[in-house]
Amino acid sequence: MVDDAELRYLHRCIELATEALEAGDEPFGSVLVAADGTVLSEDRNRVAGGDRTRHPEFTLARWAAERLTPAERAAATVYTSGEHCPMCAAAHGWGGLGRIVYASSSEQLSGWLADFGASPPPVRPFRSARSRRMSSWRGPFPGSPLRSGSCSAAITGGFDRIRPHETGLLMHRPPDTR
Ligand SMILES: Nc1nc2[nH]cnc2c(=O)[nH]1
Repeated sequence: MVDDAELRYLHRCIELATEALEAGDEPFGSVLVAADGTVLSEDRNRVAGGDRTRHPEFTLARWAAERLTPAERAAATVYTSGEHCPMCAAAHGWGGLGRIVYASSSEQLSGWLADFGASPPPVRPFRSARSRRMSSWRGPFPGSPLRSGSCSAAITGGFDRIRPHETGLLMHRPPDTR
């Protein structure tokens, strides 16, 4: 089970996800934490401007690649409100980052999107997207911190408020290509 410190990082991820949602972006937030517990960097989803690769996990992988040594990256943990998508899992693996701890799984996300009538993501989540270099990953945590208490606002409540199929902000399919 997740300990108090980890829960604090996950709560921060949910705050960032809420901030993203309020700014018109998708409700995802992530925090990069060093081996000694220092928060190195954090970010939230920023796709509303049109660049759909602006996931926080991708940004953190780039941040780490530019600033940390290979050993620091391997010892670091990415806490995130939602399990990595395949794009971010690849960046995480190529960047040599260590653990991932996520609050909600891709499977949960798919269920919520279906519940809200949103399009599925353009790249299908698949568990094998996780790199061999990730030392471990944990989640989802039933009952905590999502789907219960104040934290649920970011994802379950967030999708409820934003109605993705009306705003068009969440999870587009790519345009048809011939
Ligand atoms: N984990 C995660 N999944 C997503 N699916 C769509 N956007 C995101 C994001 O920013 N993070």
